[in-house]
Amino acid sequence: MLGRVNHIAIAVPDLAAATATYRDTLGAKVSDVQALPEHGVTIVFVELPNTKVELLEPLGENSPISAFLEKAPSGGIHHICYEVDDILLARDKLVASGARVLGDGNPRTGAHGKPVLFLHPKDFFGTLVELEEV
Ligand SMILES: CC[C@H](C(=O)O)C(=O)SCCNC(=O)CCNC(=O)[C@H](O)C(C)(C)COP(=O)(O)OP(=O)(O)OC[C@H]1O[C@@H](n2cnc3c(N)ncnc32)[C@H](O)[C@@H]1OP(=O)(O)O
Ligand SMILES: [Co+2]
Repeated sequence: MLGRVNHIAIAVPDLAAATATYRDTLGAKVSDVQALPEHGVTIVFVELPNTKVELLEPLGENSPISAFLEKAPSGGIHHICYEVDDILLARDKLVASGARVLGDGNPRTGAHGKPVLFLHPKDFFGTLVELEEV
């Protein structure tokens, strides 16, 4: 079912500072800032030769990453995103096996304009999983 790792996401308290660290200290190529109010986050992608790192900062009062940052105020790895060919097929197999799809269970449009879903971290060894159809 799983394809490539599309990105690894890190929740950060200060997106500008994290972007500067990746760009200036680590010498990485970084994207423009993208506000995603429908997802409650502002993001920057760090573009690496083999994958991407998604830097996430809370946006708005009901951000899904606020509680995470309260527990880890200096930031931390928040989720891993795997590519799938058919997100509805993947979802239906996962639901049949007992995994919990977050939200209303329907894919939403993610940062790359592609359908995404999130799977409960308690069902995947303490790691929040994002699936992105490619
Ligand atoms: C889609 C746009 C963009 C893209 O790439 O295209 C993004 O990636 S946006 C990313 C932000 N969006 C999301 O994260 C959406 C899915 N997330 C959620 O629905 C919530 O964040 C959820 C349900 C994972 C956690 O909700 P909440 O913070 O309210 O915490 P809970 O008390 O419900 O947590 C239950 C339990 O899970 C542990 N937890 C929470 N978040 C994580 C995490 N990221 N990784 C590992 N574990 C996590 C939390 O500590 C609780 O554990 P407990 O033992 O009960 O304390
Ligand atoms: Co993501």
